[in-house]
Amino acid sequence: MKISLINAGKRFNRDWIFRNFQQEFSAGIAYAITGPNGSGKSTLLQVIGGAMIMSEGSAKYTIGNCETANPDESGQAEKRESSIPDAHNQQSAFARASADKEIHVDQAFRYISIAAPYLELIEEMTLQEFLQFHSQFKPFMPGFGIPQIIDEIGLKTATHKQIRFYSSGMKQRVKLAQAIFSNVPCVLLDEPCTNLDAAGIELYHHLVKSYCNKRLVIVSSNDEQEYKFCTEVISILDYKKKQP
Ligand SMILES: Nc1ncnc2c1ncn2[C@@H]1O[C@H](COP(=O)(O)OP(=O)(O)OP(=O)(O)O)[C@@H](O)[C@H]1O
Repeated sequence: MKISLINAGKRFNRDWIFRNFQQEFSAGIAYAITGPNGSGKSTLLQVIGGAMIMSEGSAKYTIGNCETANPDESGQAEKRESSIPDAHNQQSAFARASADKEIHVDQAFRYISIAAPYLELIEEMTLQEFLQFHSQFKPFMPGFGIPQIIDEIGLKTATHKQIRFYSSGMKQRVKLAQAIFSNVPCVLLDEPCTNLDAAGIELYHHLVKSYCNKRLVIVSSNDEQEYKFCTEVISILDYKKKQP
């Protein structure tokens, strides 16, 4: 997947949050968007993901042949290739892809998953119910069943507990799982280590390393330990001073 932003700008009322943002984001590369509190990292991430309309400029989304996240068309071929959980197999589906089909911004959400502090979980549901519900809209990567995902994030004993009784760190693990295990070529992570303890941070790095290295990953953060694996670091401050 490739996402290109061309002269993108966002303002709230009369305040420009960023302007003239120009960047191509490509599959297989992890990017970090950095900047101090209130500088606009979350806003930019939402604009990149097509979840927030930009005030000026444009975005282009292209996906490859093998990249799909539509429940109607996703995963069937890949499921036939492998019925067992195999991280390498998951990655290879993304690796084979070549960007060749443009998708409309309205459809971008099908190909993008996001974990962010402002996105709420459905607290009335148990973890099992929540992941089941989520998978109806965004299927998980081929070969990954709900029990295995729960096991991976260390929440097996809380499978049937309502999410409203989870600690903040447990909820953050669920948010990460929801984003990372979704069968999409692009993963957006906003402050991914929020509320995580040392073991949770280690889990986060394990999940990114195991399941994201052929995907397009964008981390919004001002904490270096959250984005130390990112090879491209973009400071949003560079797009605050630029005026057309
Ligand atoms: N819906 C909105 N309406 C008006 N202003 C907003 C809105 N959303 C965000 N802002 C403002 O935009 C600016 C950027 O906010 P944003 O949350 O993107 O920053 P951030 O860099 O992610 O901050 P943090 O590091 O604290 O999470 C802030 O001044 C914020 O008050």
